[in-house]
Amino acid sequence: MLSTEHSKCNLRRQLRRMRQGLDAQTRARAATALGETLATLPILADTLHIATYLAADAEIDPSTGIDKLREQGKHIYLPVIQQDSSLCFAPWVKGEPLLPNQFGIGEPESGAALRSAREMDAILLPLVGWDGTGQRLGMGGGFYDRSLEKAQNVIKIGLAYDLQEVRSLPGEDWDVRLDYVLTESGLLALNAATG
Ligand SMILES: Nc1nc2c(c(=O)[nH]1)N(C=O)[C@@H](CNc1ccc(C(=O)N[C@@H](CCC(=O)O)C(=O)O)cc1)CN2
Ligand SMILES: Nc1ncnc2c1ncn2[C@@H]1O[C@H](COP(=O)(O)OP(=O)(O)OP(=O)(O)O)[C@@H](O)[C@H]1O
Repeated sequence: MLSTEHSKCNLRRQLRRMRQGLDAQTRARAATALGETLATLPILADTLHIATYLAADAEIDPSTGIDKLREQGKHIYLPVIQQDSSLCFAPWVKGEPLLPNQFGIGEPESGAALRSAREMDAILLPLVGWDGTGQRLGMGGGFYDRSLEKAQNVIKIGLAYDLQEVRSLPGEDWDVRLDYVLTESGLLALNAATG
């Protein structure tokens, strides 16, 4: 347990440093490529409520794809950190002010109609790392793990740069697996999604 935490912590630091090392042009190109794929994903065709995130810490930026999904009539949500360290999702209305949370990441103002993870049709998760089995590594707060416990039927798509793939991540009881990973190179269906 202690050694798993230790190795996850080191891995997290390494992977975050790697994505922070990408130059602005590489990041922008990756975001454009990812955005184009995101806007035309067949697996999102029958979805209406889609949760995304605001890119922070050099995360791959899904915003160009999100803008197009919004134009298609999709309802777009952002995570809002709750008292119990889980996440709820609030409608992201373009142009409405956002308030920074304790990590400096914008959230729609409280009072907005919050929905649970279970009420989303698809959730786009920011990844620090992932492996070929759909195991994910996040920022380390356990926020998504706590929130997705009761959201088995929601399509879970992790977003990352190609270079964030690792051979094998240590799994823990509470870890929630991804159905897909989307990178600048395209969509990868993982074990859970292919049956
Ligand atoms: N864009 C984005 N939004 C998100 C997440 C995320 O990973 N990315 N989260 C996914 O869970 C939640 C927030 N979780 C986070 C956890 C840690 C840190 C972070 O930067 N930690 C700093 C030090 C913490 C501090 O300042 O107290 C660090 O590790 O350097 C940020 C977000 C909800 N929103
Ligand atoms: N379902 C859960 N219930 C209670 N605590 C949890 C749950 N999931 C995770 N945690 C706690 O959160 C901590 C961080 O978990 P983990 O390292 O898996 O985070 P992460 O997946 O990297 O982060 P995030 O989910 O925010 O992206 C764990 O040490 C664990 O104590």
